[in-house]
Amino acid sequence: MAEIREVVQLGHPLLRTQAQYVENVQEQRIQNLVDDLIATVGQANGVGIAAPQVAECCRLFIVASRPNLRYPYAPTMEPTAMINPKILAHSTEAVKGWEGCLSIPGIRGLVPRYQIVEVEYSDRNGKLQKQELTDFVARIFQHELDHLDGIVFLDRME
Ligand SMILES: O=C(NO)N[C@@H](Cc1ccccc1)C(=O)O
Ligand SMILES: [Zn+2]
Repeated sequence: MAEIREVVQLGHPLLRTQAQYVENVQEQRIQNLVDDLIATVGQANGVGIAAPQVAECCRLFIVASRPNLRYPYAPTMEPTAMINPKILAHSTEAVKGWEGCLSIPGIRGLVPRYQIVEVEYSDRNGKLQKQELTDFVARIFQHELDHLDGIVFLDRME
């Protein structure tokens, strides 16, 4: 029976390796999903995409604003993965703007959104980020955050 005691007491190296293995697999899955979503939003000529739109139930989306035919005034930014995103504070007034959704093709609508949002999220390297977003990028963030809660822009149209 001594052998069993030894494993439990010393935290057998094999067990630690097992836990690290599982952690590495999960980490690799998230990195692959981030790369896949960035490629997908690029191919769709979109400015944002959320994991639930590809049937991945995790609190993760990409904000990738850049000018395109539908949003010629969109600012250009590096496609950014936002993990466990949240709004910490926002401006009082809401501003209406045109939105569409890659999951609801052919429909656009005027949607009220906060003009300024203070947000927090983890980036793809696990670093906690806190930023103030404004105007169109703030709009994309709110659109994508809604997807994580099963809300689409049609639900917000007055
Ligand atoms: O459907 C998505 N993302 O979920 N993509 C929309 C995002 C979007 C958000 C806000 C304003 C305009 C457009 C797109 O056309 O790229
Ligand atoms: Zn959408």
